[in-house]
Amino acid sequence: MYGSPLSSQARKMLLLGSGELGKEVILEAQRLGVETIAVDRYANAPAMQAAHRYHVADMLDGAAIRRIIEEERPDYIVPEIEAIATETLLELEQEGFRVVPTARAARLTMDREGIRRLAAETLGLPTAPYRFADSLDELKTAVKELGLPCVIKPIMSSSGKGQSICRTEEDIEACWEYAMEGGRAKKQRIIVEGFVTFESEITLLTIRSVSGTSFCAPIGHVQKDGDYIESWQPHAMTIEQIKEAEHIAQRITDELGGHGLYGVELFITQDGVLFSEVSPRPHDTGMVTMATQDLSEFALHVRAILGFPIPTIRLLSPGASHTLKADREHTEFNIGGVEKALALPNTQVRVFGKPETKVGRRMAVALSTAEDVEQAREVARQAAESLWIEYKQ
Ligand SMILES: Nc1ncnc2c1ncn2[C@@H]1O[C@H](COP(=O)(O)OP(=O)(O)OP(=O)(O)O)[C@@H](O)[C@H]1O
Ligand SMILES: NCC(=O)N[C@@H]1O[C@H](COP(=O)([O-])[O-])[C@@H](O)[C@H]1O
Ligand SMILES: [Mg+2]
Repeated sequence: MYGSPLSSQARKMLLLGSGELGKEVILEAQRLGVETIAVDRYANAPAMQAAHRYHVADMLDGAAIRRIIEEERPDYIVPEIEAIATETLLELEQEGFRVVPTARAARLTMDREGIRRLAAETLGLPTAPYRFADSLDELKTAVKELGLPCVIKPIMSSSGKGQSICRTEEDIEACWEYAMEGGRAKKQRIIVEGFVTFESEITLLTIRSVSGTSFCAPIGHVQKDGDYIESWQPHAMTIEQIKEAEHIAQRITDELGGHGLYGVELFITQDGVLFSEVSPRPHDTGMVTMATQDLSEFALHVRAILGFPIPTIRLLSPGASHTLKADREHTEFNIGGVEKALALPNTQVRVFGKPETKVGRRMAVALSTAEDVEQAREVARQAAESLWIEYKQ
């Protein structure tokens, strides 16, 4: 039971991170009459445009985050990005604030080392072989041990930032430099992973709520330079593969606990399913559920957070998503082609409303449903390719 937003009895949700995923979380929370507050490093971020109010702060500045939370006193603190002052979240949780799904889940998944060691070493889940390195020399040793090719990533980064594939010994130094530039924080540690030749990769959306653990149909996706380009649902898998995938997702999410939606990333290989990483929040590849499911991943996250039941999740149709990315840095631009995209059958577009473009920045997504996944992928691709960015001089 709770009052209307902006009243003294309101239920308040505060998002740490205010991108395209958070915008949808805010909209779903508002549908259930929740008061919403968005926080991010820059003004006019997508979720800020939909929230009741917003704050701008450096997300890695614990004192700044604490000041905002003490002022707002939200019922739920909902991390929306990886790189936040998670030490402060752990303290706030100790003091009685509710962190979604838990402060420990946010802490462990912010750092590739925390979650990888937990999954592979504590839980014994199958993963790619890996090493960590703090210097170029340590990286060279790691590459020798793992063999080539291998994948190099800053331990704190997302959407492929700072990630590269090292194919020859001559590449090692450039990969090191690239990782140093691409990480979210100034910490120099990196993870080196053996390159997995997977048949496909999926996100298994896994929800922990008062109704127990629920799984969505697997979402297949294609990534380029470590960032997602297209996704589709359902991804065709054998019963055995689904069982393995759900087993891994259940183990890792049981360990991380709390209530909320998780995106469990898995590689499907000839030798079985491997754990890759997990987001304790809605996943970019899961945007497809806005077209395919009766309850999107955002609606599911909000229901789980608020303690409401999730008796069923229905996949209404096969569908696909395809992204529009910017190719220049600019503050004055227009997004065109929406009318052409929307002329395609069973197609929707989400324009995120980000105030600036950057090279590779995701600006919009096309969502299509069709009789089967192949057709949906084709229509979503056409829709995304109809969209374009006009940069002012
Ligand atoms: N060890 C690996 N072998 C082969 N491909 C890999 C490996 N690690 C990552 N990739 C590829 O790079 C993509 C991005 O990697 P990862 O999910 O670890 O990065 P990320 O920056 O956390 O991305 P996001 O934030 O979008 O989830 C993977 O989805 C996969 O396509
Ligand atoms: N893979 C994670 C992911 O997709 N996260 C989404 O991207 C935003 C950051 O975008 P930006 O870098 O364009 O500001 C985040 O706030 C989140 O919505
Ligand atoms: Mg990933």
